[in-house]
Amino acid sequence: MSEITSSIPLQINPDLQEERDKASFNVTELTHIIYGGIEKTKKRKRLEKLLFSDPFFQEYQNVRAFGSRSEYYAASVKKSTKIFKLRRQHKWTDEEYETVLDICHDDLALTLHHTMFIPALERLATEDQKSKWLTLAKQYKIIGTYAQTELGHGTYLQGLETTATYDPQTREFVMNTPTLSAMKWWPGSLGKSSNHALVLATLIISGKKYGMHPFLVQLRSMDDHKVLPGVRVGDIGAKMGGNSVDNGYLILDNVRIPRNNMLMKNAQVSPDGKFVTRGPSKANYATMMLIRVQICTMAYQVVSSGATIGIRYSAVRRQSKLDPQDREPKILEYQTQQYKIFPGLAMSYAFLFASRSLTRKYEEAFAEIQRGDFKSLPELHCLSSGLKSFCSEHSVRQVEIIRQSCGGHGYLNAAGLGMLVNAAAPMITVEGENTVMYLQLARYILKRFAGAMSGQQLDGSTSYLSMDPATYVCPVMSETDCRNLTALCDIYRYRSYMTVCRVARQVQHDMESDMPQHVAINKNLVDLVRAAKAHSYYIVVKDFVEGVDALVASAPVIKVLRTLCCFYAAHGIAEYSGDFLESEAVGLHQLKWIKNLQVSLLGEIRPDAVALVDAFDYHDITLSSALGCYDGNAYERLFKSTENDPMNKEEVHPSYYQYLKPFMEEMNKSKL
Ligand SMILES: CC/C=C\C/C=C\C/C=C\CCCC(=O)SCCNC(=O)CCNC(=O)[C@H](O)C(C)(C)COP(=O)(O)OP(=O)(O)OC[C@H]1O[C@@H](n2cnc3c(N)ncnc32)[C@H](O)[C@@H]1OP(=O)(O)O
Ligand SMILES: Cc1cc2nc3c(=O)[nH]c(=O)nc-3n(C[C@H](O)[C@H](O)[C@H](O)COP(=O)(O)OP(=O)(O)OC[C@H]3O[C@@H](n4cnc5c(N)ncnc54)[C@H](O)[C@@H]3O)c2cc1C
Repeated sequence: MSEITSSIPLQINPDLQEERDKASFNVTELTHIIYGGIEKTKKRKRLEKLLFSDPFFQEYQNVRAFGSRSEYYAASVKKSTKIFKLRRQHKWTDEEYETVLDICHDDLALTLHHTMFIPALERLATEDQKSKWLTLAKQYKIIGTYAQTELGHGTYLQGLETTATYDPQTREFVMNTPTLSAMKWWPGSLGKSSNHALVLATLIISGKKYGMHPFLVQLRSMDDHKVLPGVRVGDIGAKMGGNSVDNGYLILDNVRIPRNNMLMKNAQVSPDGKFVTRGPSKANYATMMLIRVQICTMAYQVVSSGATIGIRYSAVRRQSKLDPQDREPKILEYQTQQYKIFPGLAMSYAFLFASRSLTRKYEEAFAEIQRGDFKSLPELHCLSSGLKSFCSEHSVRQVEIIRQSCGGHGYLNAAGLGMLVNAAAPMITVEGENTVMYLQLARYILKRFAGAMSGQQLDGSTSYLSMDPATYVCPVMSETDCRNLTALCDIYRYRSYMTVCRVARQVQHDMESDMPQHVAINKNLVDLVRAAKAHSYYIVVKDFVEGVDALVASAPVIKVLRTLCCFYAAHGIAEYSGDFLESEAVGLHQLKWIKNLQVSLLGEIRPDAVALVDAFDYHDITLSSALGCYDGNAYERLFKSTENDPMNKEEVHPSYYQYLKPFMEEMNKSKL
C-alpha cells in the first residue's frame, strides 16, 4: 500500500524552520513596523481570524481556481456582500475596512463601488448631494461604478464623446452615446453588478462644450435590477486576469436625468443654464489621483506577496548539486536564484517606504485642497503619476521573474504566481497608461528645470534640479563608500539631473531649430520617459533611505533594512549601468565596485530572506499559494490542490466515451 497521501503534515517543513531559526532580527518587530504598530497588527490579525473562520473564504479559493467565469463572478459577488454585511455588523471604521480589503487581496466583483464610486462622490459632489447619494452608497442602498473610459478613448479625456446636454425647459441633462466609439467600455462592476454609474461626459449648454463633468445615472431598476429604458449595458468579456470583476460596456440613448444629478462641487449649471466653475480645471480629475497613489501601495502588496512565495518555496525546494559530497541544496543557495528573487524582496521594502511617503504627501495636500488651497496639486499630480507608473511597472516585471524562478511549479495556478501577475498586470494600464503618466511627469520636470535655469528656487520633489552640476563629484571613492546610502542616493540624484538636463537641452535645441513644439516633443518622447523614470527611481531610493534613517527600531532590524536598501540601490545602478555611466554619475571603477557589492550583498541577505518575507505576515488564504504557505509543505499542498480539480472528479472522463473510445475502436479496426 502506498504511503503517499494528500494530507498536510502538522509540522513546519524543517527546511523552512531552519531558516527561521537563523534570522538575525525579531520578525514580529518588523511586522509591527510594516503595519504601523502593535495595535494595528493585532487588529489586522483579529480581522483575519474573523474572516477566515468562515469556511466560505476557503471555498472561494476553489471556485477561483476551478470555477467557470460566471461561477467565479457569482462567488465574488457573494464575497463582496459578505464583507459589506460584516462591515455593518461590526461597525468597521474606514481604516478597518481597508485592512479587510488588503487581507482579501483579491478583486471583489463590487470593488469599484468602494474604490472609485464612493471616493468620487466624496470628491466631486456638493454637501447636499453627498448627504443624499454618499449616504445611500455607504449604506449599499445604491451600487455604483466610475464610467469614464470609452471604446475610442481612455487616455485622452478631452476626446470623450459621451454628451450631457442641458435642457433648461425640463431642467434635465440628456445623456447620450452618439457613436460606437463613444460607448463606455471597461468600467469595473458595470456589466452586471451596478445599478448606478458616475458617467463622465462632455457638458453641452446651448451648443457650447464645457469639458468633462461627472453625472450620476441610474442604470437598473431598484426593484428587479432590470436595465432601465434607454440604457444598454453588459459585460465586455473574459480578461487575462481579474475575471471576478464584470468590466462592462454602456450605451445611453438620450437618457434624461435631473439637473441635480450633475456632481457640482467643482462646477455648476444653474437652472437657467448658466455655467460657473470653481477651483482649477482639473479638479474633476481628483479621483484618479487618489487611485494612482493607492496603486503604489498595491504594487508593494503584489511584489511582497510574490517575494514571499518565491523565497519560501526556494527554501524548501532542493535540486541538483553544489557540493558533490553533500545532499541536493535548497535552490535558495544558488547565487543565480538569489539574484532572481532578492531584487523583488528589496523592492518590496522600497515600495513600502515610497508608498507610505506618497500617501502622507497625498493626505497633506488633500487636506489643503479641501480648504480651497490648490497650490500643491501640480506637484502631487506629477509625483503620483510617476510613482504609479514606476511601482506598477517594476512590481509586475519582478513578480514574473519570481514566477519563472519557481520552475515548472511556478506555472501552476496552485502556485498563485500566475494569477498574481495577471491580476496585477492592469496596474500598468489603469488610472492612466504608464507611458502617458511618465510623460505628465516629464512635462512637469521640464517646466521646473526651465524655472531652475532662470534662477527660480525650487521646492518639493524637483528641488534638486536647481543644483550646480559642476560641483558633483561621485561620492563613492572606495569600495567601502558603496555601502553609504546617502552616497548611493546622490548618485541617483545626479543621474536624474543629467538625464533631465540632456533631454531639456535637446527639446530646446529642436525648438530653436524652428521645429514646432509638438514635433520637438514627439522627437524626444523616449528620452522624456527616460528622464521621468530616472526621477522616479531617485524618489523611490530617497524615500527608502530616508525611511530607514528615520526608523526607531532595534539595531538588528535597522541593520537588515539598511542592507536591503543598499542592495536595492546597488542593483538599480548595476541594472541600468549604461544610463549611470552615460550621465557620468559613476565612472567605470565605481560601477565595478557597486556591482561587486551587489553580488556580495546577496550572500548577506540570504540568511534573513525567509524572516524578511515572514515579516509581511500574509495569511495563507491571502497568498493563496501551495508553494508559499507558511508551513512550507509545498509538495503536500500541491498534491492536495488536485483533489478539488474537476478534471479528477471521475476516474474516466466523459470525453473518453464521447471521443476517445470511438476513436480508439476505429483505430483498432482500421487496417492501415
Ligand atoms: C492588485 C491590483 C491590480 C490591479 C488593479 C486593477 C484595477 C482596479 C483599480 C482601479 C480601477 C481603474 C479605474 C480606471 O482606470 S478609471 C479611468 C482612469 N483614466 C485615466 O486615468 C485617464 C488618463 N488620462 C488623463 O488623466 C488625462 O487625459 C491626461 C493624460 C492627464 C491629460 O489630460 P488633459 O486634460 O488632456 O490635460 P493636458 O492638456 O495634458 O494637461 C493640462 C494640465 O493639467 C495638468 N493635469 C492633468 N491631470 C491632472 C490632475 N489629475 N491633477 C492636476 N493637474 C493635472 C497637467 O499636468 C497639465 O498641467 P500644465 O501646468 O502643464 O498645463
Ligand atoms: C482591468 C481594467 C480596469 C479598468 N477599469 C476602469 C474603470 O473602472 N473605469 C474606467 O473609466 N476605465 C477603466 N479602465 C480603462 C483604463 O483606465 C484605460 O484603459 C487606461 O486609462 C488607458 O487608456 P487606453 O486604454 O485608452 O489606452 P491607449 O491610450 O489607447 O494606449 C495605447 C497605447 O498608446 C500610447 N499612447 C496613448 N496616448 C499617448 C500619448 N499622449 N503619448 C504617448 N503615447 C500615447 C500608450 O502609451 C499605449 O502604449 C480599466 C482598464 C482595465 C484594463
